[in-house]
Amino acid sequence: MPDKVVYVTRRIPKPGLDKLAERFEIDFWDDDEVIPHNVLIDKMKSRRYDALLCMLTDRIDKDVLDAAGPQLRIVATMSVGYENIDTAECAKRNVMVANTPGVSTDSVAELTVTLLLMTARRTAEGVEAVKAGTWGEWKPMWLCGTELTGRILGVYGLGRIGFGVANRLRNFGFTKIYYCDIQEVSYAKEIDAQFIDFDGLVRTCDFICVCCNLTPQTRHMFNRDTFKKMKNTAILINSGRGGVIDHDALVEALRSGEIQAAGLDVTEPEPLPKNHPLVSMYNCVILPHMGSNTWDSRNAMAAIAARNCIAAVNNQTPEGLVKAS
Ligand SMILES: O=C(O)C(=O)CO
Repeated sequence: MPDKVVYVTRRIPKPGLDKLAERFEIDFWDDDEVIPHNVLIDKMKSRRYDALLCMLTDRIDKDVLDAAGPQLRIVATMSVGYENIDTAECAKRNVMVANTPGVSTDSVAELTVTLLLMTARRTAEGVEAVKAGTWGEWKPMWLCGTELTGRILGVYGLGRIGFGVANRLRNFGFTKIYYCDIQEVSYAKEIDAQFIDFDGLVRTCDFICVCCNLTPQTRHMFNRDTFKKMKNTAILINSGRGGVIDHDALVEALRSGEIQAAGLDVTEPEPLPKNHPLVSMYNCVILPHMGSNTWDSRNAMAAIAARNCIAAVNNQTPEGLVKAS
């Protein structure tokens, strides 16, 4: 009989549950929807859990941690992003924080490329026209988009995913790839990507893919000032986090033609309300945060999150350990 107890805040793929069962008695929120914050707090008070396996939608703050008490060893999120977790409060209590790096790189990179192509070639409008019966005779100037060939690609955040995106897009005929990050990275050489500062990135690039985390430094990096600097023909793609872009400024930039189009797989808030101005704009393609939605990724994410929990209660270093900031 396992002597450790884990709380899982959602139904998760079987590889995760099977792994957890090797070491834990499992309690979980038996639902596909988010556990309400107050219910999570009550759950945490109801038993002394050794591990908490959460989702990116769960706010793990002081109240949750206070409720969990001193037995809690780890908060393991089934996501790469961990801005939902108060890492400083965790550090104060010696609670480890872990994420799921590496296992969703391909799925998110593939989706980012999909979104870029969809946005550049206006495919969502095309599909909509077929469904709505507004597809008429062939017209020389209908739904004309932008080719990638001969253009300049920019990547904001050249981590695993940014690298995966640029690497895939290398074969699409871009003349140059620039990236902007906290510092230069050696592996950029593998894809012939050149470091540039943020100002240079936004002024120079025709396509910009946002692939960074949301941190106080990256929050609203794309704002009114940024859009003024960008080319009128620029296309902005975001598969990082919605909060990197000021959405009110994006609405204005897309309306005024300051930039040409945007493709978003992440928004602020999520879900974006149906009546949000961006939803009805022809030059904004929005996907419902589905970058890692492949069984390959989700099974692997659940399994690594489970392994992180096991490592923590075994006094080992979880593979996805997040350094306290
Ligand atoms: O893993 C993450 O951080 C996600 O956004 C899920 O796709």
